[in-house]
Amino acid sequence: MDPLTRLYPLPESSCCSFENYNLTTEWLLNQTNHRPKVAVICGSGLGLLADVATDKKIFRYQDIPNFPVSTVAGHEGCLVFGMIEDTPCVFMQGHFHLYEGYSLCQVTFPVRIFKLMGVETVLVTNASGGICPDFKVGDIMIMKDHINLPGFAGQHPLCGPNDERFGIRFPCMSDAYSKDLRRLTLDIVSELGCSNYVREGVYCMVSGPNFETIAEARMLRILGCDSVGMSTVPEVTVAKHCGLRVLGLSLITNKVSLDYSREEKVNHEEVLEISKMRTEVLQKLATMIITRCQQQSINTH
Ligand SMILES: O=P(O)(O)O[C@@H]1C[C@H](O)[C@@H](CO)O1
Ligand SMILES: Nc1nc2[nH]cnc2c(=O)[nH]1
Repeated sequence: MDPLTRLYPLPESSCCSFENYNLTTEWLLNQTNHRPKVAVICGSGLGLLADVATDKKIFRYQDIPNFPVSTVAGHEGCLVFGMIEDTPCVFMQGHFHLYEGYSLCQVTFPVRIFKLMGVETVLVTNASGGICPDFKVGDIMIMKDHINLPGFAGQHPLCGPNDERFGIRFPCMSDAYSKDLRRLTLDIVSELGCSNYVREGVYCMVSGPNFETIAEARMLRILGCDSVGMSTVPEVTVAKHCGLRVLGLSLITNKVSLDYSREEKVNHEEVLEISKMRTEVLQKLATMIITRCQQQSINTH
């Protein structure tokens, strides 16, 4: 047994050995001829982003070896392979969260599968609450950066033995979100005439599942967060670690209360309703980003 395995034994049920990543990758590659270059991770209520793909091949998460299953409303739990114009893509209709009881290795499992399949770019989407006072419900925030709040407390997907086959022990995260892809997105947004509801900002991950108290929301504002959600950061961290290019789009589905006199109460149904309202524009945006980023073959990550 190698010394690292002895120091950090993985639980019997863990999916996170290289052999398991390989097994799932090979299983999927044997079931489909698709060889995706772009992966899209669809957040709460955003699974319809996959609807615009053609030549689809769909797998339910429960049928894929080692894959976790979705337990949250608005996360369909399907992996969809398909084409966006000439670009082979794979869509995750729903992703996984710490609050569901999954380990961060399970939450991020699909990202390493994408890497092994030959994916180069990951587009992550999520629903989040707006903290920046200028943000309105329905705004789309291009993620410029993030704060990994669970990571500060040791809930970090890269804790444990580092597998050099994926990436280095101490990865740089100061450029987690590709500048080129953010610029490209801003260009497309202005072409589509939707600059009035697209922003750039900093996303903060909390573990959930409760929404924030007012004191917590005020603290996040002071920390420099523009929006807050319960996902994405682990996937982005693992994607960046293994050299994938990342773009993050966060849909502001509600305004987070910073004021004790505010009567509105956030709930998950409202989150899903706003996601549905913005589906069409997000589909258009995602399609154009995918097509153009492949055409331009931007090389810097
Ligand atoms: O899965 P995402 O981050 O898109 O969804 C957010 C966080 C919770 O899962 C859910 C709360 O309504 O929305
Ligand atoms: N933590 C958190 N996650 C969200 N997801 C969508 N809205 C919110 C919110 O207000 N807070």
